[in-house]
Amino acid sequence: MRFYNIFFSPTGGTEKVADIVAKGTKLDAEEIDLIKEPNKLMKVKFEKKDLCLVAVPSYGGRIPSVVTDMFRKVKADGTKAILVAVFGNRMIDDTLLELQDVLEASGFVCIAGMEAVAEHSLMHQFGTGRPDQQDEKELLEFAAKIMQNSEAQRTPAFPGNRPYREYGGVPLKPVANGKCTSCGLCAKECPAGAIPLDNPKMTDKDKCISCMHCVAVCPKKARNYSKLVSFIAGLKMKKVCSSRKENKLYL
Ligand SMILES: Cc1cc2nc3c(=O)[nH]c(=O)nc-3n(C[C@H](O)[C@H](O)[C@H](O)COP(=O)(O)O)c2cc1C
Repeated sequence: MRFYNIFFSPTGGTEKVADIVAKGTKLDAEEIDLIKEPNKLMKVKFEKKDLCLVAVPSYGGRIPSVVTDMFRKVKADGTKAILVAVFGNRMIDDTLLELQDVLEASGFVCIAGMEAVAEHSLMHQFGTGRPDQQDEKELLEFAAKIMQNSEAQRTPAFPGNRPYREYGGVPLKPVANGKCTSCGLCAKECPAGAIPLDNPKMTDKDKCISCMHCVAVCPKKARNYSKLVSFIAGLKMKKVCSSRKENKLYL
């Protein structure tokens, strides 16, 4: 039996949550980082006896579109999956339900899921510093409970609605500033292919999913987005995002 920790984590919050949950299973995990090694997922032969942790951030209450595209190319054989939707202290809306649908279409059986808070990757004033110690304790407990129940084949009722919430993206698209040396790291790692390798100073705003991976990886801090737009969006969201949201387990 193999255990895979599969995560899509442009700015590191989802990876932090996935690592805690993986630790809580007490299994040896093989990591599949969907950004650093986008082709690894397709090369793995997922077998019935295997277990996968699949962790994604919630974007507008949905899963990032590029994750759907990646799983479309996967063929699992009744492989069990634990679903993790990570969110920036607003809410996950249909994220878990959509992830369930995408994984089932690829042959996985979803045996458990959770929603977990991490710092908001666009508006860092929300969910600041999370997952924190309290989150870690809860997530480890969630993982232990899932493992006690890991022989189950039943899919829990995840929150959300079909058709899913409409998501048209956000108007925050990072661009290069004068410090850009065209090293090309952002272009190489952009999960949406929105930065041309031969001209990393450009951003294709139609392709960009605002994941902020380019901002996070740039060694020169040469990519940023409009702080004014972010500030205004933050004011609008303050009411719904300020109080501490809980992590939740679905078994
Ligand atoms: C484009 C975009 C849309 C987002 N939409 C939501 C949302 O609807 N609800 C929410 O609570 N957080 C939302 N967030 C915050 C992320 O879900 C959260 O910060 C997550 O931890 C980011 O994962 P990462 O650190 O692995 O990149 C959004 C973030 C981005 C970049």
